[in-house]
Amino acid sequence: MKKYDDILIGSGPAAYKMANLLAKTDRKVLVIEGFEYGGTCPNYGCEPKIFLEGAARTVLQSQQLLGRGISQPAKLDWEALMQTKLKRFDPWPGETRDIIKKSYDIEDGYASFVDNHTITVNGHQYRADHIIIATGQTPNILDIPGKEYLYTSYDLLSLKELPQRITIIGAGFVGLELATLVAAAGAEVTIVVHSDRVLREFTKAEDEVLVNAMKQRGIKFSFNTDTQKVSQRKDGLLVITNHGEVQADYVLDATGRHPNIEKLALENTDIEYDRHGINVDDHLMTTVDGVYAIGDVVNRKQPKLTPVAEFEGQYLFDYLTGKTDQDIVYPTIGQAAFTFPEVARAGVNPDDVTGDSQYQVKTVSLKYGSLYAGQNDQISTLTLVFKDQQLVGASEIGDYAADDINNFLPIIGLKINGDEYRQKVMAIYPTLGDKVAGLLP
Ligand SMILES: Cc1cc2nc3c(=O)[nH]c(=O)nc-3n(C[C@H](O)[C@H](O)[C@H](O)COP(=O)(O)OP(=O)(O)OC[C@H]3O[C@@H](n4cnc5c(N)ncnc54)[C@H](O)[C@@H]3O)c2cc1C
Ligand SMILES: NC(=O)c1ccc[n+]([C@@H]2O[C@H](COP(=O)([O-])OP(=O)(O)OC[C@H]3O[C@@H](n4cnc5c(N)ncnc54)[C@H](O)[C@@H]3O)[C@@H](O)[C@H]2O)c1
Repeated sequence: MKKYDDILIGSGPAAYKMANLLAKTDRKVLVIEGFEYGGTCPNYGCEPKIFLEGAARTVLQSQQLLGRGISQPAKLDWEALMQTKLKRFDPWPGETRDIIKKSYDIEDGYASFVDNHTITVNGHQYRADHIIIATGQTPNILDIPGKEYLYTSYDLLSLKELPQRITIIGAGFVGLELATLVAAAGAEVTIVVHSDRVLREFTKAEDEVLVNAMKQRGIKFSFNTDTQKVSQRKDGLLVITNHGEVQADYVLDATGRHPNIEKLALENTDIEYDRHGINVDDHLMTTVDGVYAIGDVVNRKQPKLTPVAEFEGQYLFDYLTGKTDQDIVYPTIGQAAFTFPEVARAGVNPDDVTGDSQYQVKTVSLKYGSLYAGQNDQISTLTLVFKDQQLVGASEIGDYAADDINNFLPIIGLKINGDEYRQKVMAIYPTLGDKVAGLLP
């Protein structure tokens, strides 16, 4: 049996970050990947999503300016856009594999545990001082009759022809971002939501504004609706719910993601886990000595995002190479849904402190500024949360909410007060950054 210093299971952002850092050491490393090297984010997640969103945003902004200097709004050619996307992204897994292979041994296949400290893949068995599980998450598929007709974000992000009628089940990040995209390209979109609201990570008021904006563009929502069955008809698919039927040519299951643990055969080990992921301590070690977990597969309260996965990769490298013996402490994490308008936030959620006199909440409409008026952005609204004069939370709905909220992250994370900020920072004018100084007490 071959022995390594470190075995990385998975090659997504969490493992890739660690692999890059380990490449600067003389440790013997094995990387095991069962699917596309690079994992979700670059191949079938954030990166292709934001690439496609570029064209969608141009279309939506030009529509927003119709009659205000724009006479002919842009039109999205899905097939042409997808060709450019495939040309850019198709080589990535192969290129990532080549990069990893330059420094390490690799195995193309799904790893599973034989016992607490032994891994098997492709009939080979391996042991290591440290085994790092970085297997991420995978989309849920509803267990309903007709589930064979359900597609996932993986499929949609490579769809060569745009179906005319698309039904999306679920209104979280994936459901709303992909609805924005395909609707901008001209598809008729219906979103079936099993609860009474969307997203939930943001404020209720922001969620409502987003839903109204999407409805105004013709996207239909069916709230408090359970999908019971999908069946095939001569003229397409029929999505059967407890509140009637929806005709569709394509049905996207966007009902969430679950940790990739089935293939790991954790039942052969003492590693504890549940449906949210693998349990780890404050050093990211599982319940088995020497076995660690990082990235989306971890059971934790922080959101499952690429920067969080990379942060854990960096922390574990520092911990295992003796650079730190401290517990992991997560920074202030920014989060956004790349819908149109965008919603973004960091720190304390204003909804969580409603009525709590320790906090002061300030809401500012941004539409009067020339920057936003120039886009005919009637929606942009910023909400700031203060405690003892210190900014502790920021959230925004608007065309550029994600970038706008990035302005507030250092102020919240580094606990900078208004005077310190104004003394040390002069932002570019006219941008939201320039408004920050005036918004801080
Ligand atoms: C559509 C979509 C859009 C997203 N957009 C954003 C965004 O805008 N911003 C953001 O921050 N995050 C976004 N995310 C989330 C982001 O992609 C993940 O947080 C990130 O990829 C997690 O990295 P990871 O390394 O933990 O897991 P992954 O990237 O999922 O990588 C895990 C890898 O492990 C492999 N694997 C699984 N089981 C095994 C096994 N047994 N043996 C070997 N290999 C195995 C998988 O094949 C995969 O390649 C998005 C996700 C999706 C689906
Ligand atoms: N912009 C971003 O940063 C971004 C984008 C996409 C994904 N992500 C990451 O991926 C994670 C997963 O995103 P997601 O959209 O897949 O999940 P999600 O948890 O955000 O949304 C799932 C949706 O499905 C619904 N749902 C759950 N079970 C259902 C059922 N049985 N029937 C009908 N509806 C059901 C939920 O109510 C929710 O609306 C996110 O939490 C985030 O961490 C991030």
